[in-house]
Amino acid sequence: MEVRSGANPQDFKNYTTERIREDFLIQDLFVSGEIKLVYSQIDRIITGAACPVAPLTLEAGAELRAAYFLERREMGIINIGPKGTVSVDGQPYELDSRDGLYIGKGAKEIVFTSADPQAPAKFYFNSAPAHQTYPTRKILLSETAAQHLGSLNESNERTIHKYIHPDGVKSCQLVMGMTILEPGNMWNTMPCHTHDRRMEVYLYFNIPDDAVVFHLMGEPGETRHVVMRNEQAVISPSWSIHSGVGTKNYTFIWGMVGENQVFSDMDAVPMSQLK
Ligand SMILES: O=C[C@H](O)[C@@H](O)CC(=O)C(=O)O
Ligand SMILES: [Zn+2]
Repeated sequence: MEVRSGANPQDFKNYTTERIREDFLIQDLFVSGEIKLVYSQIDRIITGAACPVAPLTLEAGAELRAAYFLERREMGIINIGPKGTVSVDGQPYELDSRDGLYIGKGAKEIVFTSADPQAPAKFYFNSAPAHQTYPTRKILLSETAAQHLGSLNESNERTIHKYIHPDGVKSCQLVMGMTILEPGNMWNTMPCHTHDRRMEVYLYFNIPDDAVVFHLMGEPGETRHVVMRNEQAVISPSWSIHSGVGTKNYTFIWGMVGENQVFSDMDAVPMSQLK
């Protein structure tokens, strides 16, 4: 798997577009017939995807020095493609498009399959170190905690669906969900925020081929943008804002890792502070 190191905001000020993309942007996640994994040393989150044509088994890889992937980890999965199944130690969980799955520490064998190999499922996942086991649970989109935010007037009317969080399906540190923008709304997370106690990864999808999302990152007074295309992810350190505006409608999955799981543990950035 690819390993990426952390980042210091003082250094980040001097990064070129190329360096920002190398360090934070995750491209080519969904490749038919493959599992892709990117290990970030920022809170040791692993961002990955599985696109099975034939069944794919998740391996720990040399980087984890573990007998199996979830020996000391937990993970959350959301399927953004056609129907597929994730088998956890032989127990099958069928995931329709937008269904999620939490898998607790200690599950040994994780196998991904697609219902129709001609139309592979697209399993997106985040994994974090874990020191306790929480029960493995399937999460239907309809069962997520939904929070409606924003307005058409501010171009940010959207619904935040919390899949894995302290008031729902529980985990050691991973918090994960999906935000769906209403048609005609282009902004997510603006006004924006930071959260010193956790980092975040965004996966942008449902972006038409001729559209892009300008993802914003950096300290509030030192922002940069990352031009994102469909099904790409971006790593956001805890000192960074994370926000975006699309040239067309899109959806995104967010995953957070760190020591405070409370969603409202965030520092709102006044619009006047942004530079
Ligand atoms: O800390 C919370 C995360 O940044 C996201 O949940 C924000 C989000 O989905 C949104 O505002 O649209
Ligand atoms: Zn956030």
